[in-house]
Amino acid sequence: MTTTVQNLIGGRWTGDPVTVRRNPARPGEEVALSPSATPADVDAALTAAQEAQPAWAALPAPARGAILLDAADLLRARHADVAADLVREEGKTLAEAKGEVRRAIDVLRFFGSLAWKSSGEVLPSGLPATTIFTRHEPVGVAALITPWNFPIAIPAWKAAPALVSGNAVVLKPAELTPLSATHLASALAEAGLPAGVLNVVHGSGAVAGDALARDRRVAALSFTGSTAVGLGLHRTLSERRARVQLEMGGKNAYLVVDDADVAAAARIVAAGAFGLTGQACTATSRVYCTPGVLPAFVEALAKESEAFVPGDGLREGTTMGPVLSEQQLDTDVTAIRQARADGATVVAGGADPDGQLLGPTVLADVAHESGVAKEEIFGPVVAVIGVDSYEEGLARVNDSPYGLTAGVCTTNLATAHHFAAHAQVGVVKVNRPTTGLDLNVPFGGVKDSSSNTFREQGTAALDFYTWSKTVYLGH
Ligand SMILES: NC(=O)c1ccc[n+]([C@@H]2O[C@H](COP(=O)([O-])OP(=O)(O)OC[C@H]3O[C@@H](n4cnc5c(N)ncnc54)[C@H](O)[C@@H]3O)[C@@H](O)[C@H]2O)c1
Repeated sequence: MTTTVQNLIGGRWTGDPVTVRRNPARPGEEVALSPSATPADVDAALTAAQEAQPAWAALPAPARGAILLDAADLLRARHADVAADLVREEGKTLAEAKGEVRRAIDVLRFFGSLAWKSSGEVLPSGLPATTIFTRHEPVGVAALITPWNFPIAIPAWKAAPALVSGNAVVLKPAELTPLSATHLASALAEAGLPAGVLNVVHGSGAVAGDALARDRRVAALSFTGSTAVGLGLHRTLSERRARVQLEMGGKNAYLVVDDADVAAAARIVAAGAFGLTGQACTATSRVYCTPGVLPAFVEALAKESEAFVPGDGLREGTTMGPVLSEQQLDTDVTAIRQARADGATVVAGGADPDGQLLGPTVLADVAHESGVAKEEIFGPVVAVIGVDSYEEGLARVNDSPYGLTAGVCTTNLATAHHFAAHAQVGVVKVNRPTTGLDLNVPFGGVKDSSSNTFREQGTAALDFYTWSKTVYLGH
């Protein structure tokens, strides 16, 4: 069944559906037809957003929050259908898709409830008979540009804090996954979000995304996607001193040291590397092992990889979905072939896909300088590399232009604290997979993984969508 989706502009669903999205597990099956927004569509969406924003901001915050809570209830009632659509357009397993939709629901609930919490602070003044307080005011119109790999959770975790803070939003979802974002927008519209407060434009990054980024009415732009695109957006937005938040690529490392529980380490690394088909910005893609655990860890990881059975995400027994696209598959296969040519040993999987299904791949004896040890792949491929000591391992973890997540497997609390203090990343995991984030805590990276400014998620997310104003109140 093909679902037709449209742009949402000023409360109206518009646009001729011209772009076909096919199921990555069944390439013959059409899943969605979506429009290709033009700069004129983007202009109309921004006009609608700008007109709707003052009245939205004037609503009491709890009234704004109530709409998010009602949208969460609507999505909850549609949970199974939304998750199945997500599998069909993006490919992850049904269990993973259900988890992602659940996350979108919980994010709406978290920010909807937060509307009851006062923002700002009351502070003492150096002047007599004076009180100082701060107000957090909406920035105005926020643009959100999102990737395909979490097609409902990422739009939700950007839109919810923007909306609850009193901003109007224009969302441009990834062109490969228009359906999941449409489910989110429909739930918010049906929950009573006034026309124009949330607008959605489908289409290419080069046309619709670029038009959004260049428009001076956009006061803040939040982007998740590749480093190359993010850095270009940074230049465009910074030139006019607009706010920009970037969450970009990663080359997330794990360090397994001699005192680690090897069986647990293999489970943790396999979950982080092969869960979500390795198509997560936080996926584990390189593992450094000290000499006492290296051979046992490689063997245990190869064994753990057998639990990941590639297949159609809607089919029972599938524990790993297909690779998203032929282009992504080509990147994965090329990386594996290159690693082999550089001398790596394939201990599980390999570059032998069946359609868009690629087995979980473990590469051992990987050289530090090999591309597979340095470049982001975004597939179910992990490189295991020997190091002489914890100190060398930590240095290797940090020797990367990326800095999103990193983990250490250890039973020594001092090692855990040392790693937490010295890993140059935004998120550290100790004895937990690099993937998997709680929604109530800040998320973001350092170095080329992030804009290194505002964090997403948790209450920290509100900072990006608000200005702080300081008021001196003489009695
Ligand atoms: N750090 C994180 O939180 C995080 C999360 C998920 C994905 N990612 C990263 O995303 C990448 C994969 O996602 P992708 O392939 O969708 O990334 P991408 O950069 O190709 O696309 C992301 C979004 O940007 C848009 N876009 C592309 N070119 C644009 C332009 N010139 N101007 C404006 N918008 C433009 C796309 O249409 C899409 O909506 C990986 O590199 C991954 O690491 C990061």
